[in-house]
Amino acid sequence: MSEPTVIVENLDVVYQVRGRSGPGSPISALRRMVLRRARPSKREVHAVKNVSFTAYQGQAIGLIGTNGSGKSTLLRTIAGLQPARRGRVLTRGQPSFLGVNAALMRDLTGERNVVLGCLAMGMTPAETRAKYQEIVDFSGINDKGDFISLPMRTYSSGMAARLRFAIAAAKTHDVLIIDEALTTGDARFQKRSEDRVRELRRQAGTVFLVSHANKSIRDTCERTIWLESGEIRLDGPTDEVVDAYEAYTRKR
Ligand SMILES: Nc1ncnc2c1ncn2[C@@H]1O[C@H](COP(=O)(O)OP(=O)(O)OP(=O)(O)O)[C@@H](O)[C@H]1O
Repeated sequence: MSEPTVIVENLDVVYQVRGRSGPGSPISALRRMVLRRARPSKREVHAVKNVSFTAYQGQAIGLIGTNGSGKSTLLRTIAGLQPARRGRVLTRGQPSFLGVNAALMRDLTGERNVVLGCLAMGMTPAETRAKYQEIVDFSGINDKGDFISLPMRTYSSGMAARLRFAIAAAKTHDVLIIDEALTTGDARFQKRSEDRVRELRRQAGTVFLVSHANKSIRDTCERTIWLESGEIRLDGPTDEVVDAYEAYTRKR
């Protein structure tokens, strides 16, 4: 068995939502009138409930579940961007969250963003120069003209997502977290990014992929975790888990 890269133990993540929401039930309104209490102004959303699993070197793990099931929250907590109420997350190295670590600046050109993105990921200026052309080619941004020298605000959302993925994928990560990025490009870009995910895994990294496109998950990941209402429903080989999830979503 290869080495663990991420260990999640009994994780609970709870959001505090401030402000009143909705009228509430007539019974609770009556109870408040009798007890002379104000409507509670703080609510809690229990987004991740008692989640435990271990990820290993070289695995690509898909994360699926219906809207609001806690996928993004779980990955943000693994990346250290969201505190946990209970439990813990151990990771080898600092996980990279695609789309946050590579936050791009709209008023700068694609070219400047590539350079800044590489430096922000900890690459040296020499490594950045060496990788520059590969990143631009991978992104396909220049396929239809010299777009890389234009400000990012002139890019379509698909182009921006492709550049983000190309920058993030230029580095070898211990743990790379990808939220939907693979599903934004056209078919050719999707194929390239799937190949790159496979390569990252060969270099002993672990890749997490959140997607609503079950095909992307099937094509890229050999293991899948299905979250529902913040809890793990199933964790196992992708085909088994995605088949069960598809049967569940068909019935709903
Ligand atoms: N910043 C926040 N403040 C309060 N509640 C939040 C916040 N972010 C998410 N939630 C709630 O936490 C729960 C899980 O949300 P999350 O975004 O993790 O789900 P998801 O599975 O990634 O959803 P989707 O597939 O729609 O992207 C939902 O009930 C959502 O409303």
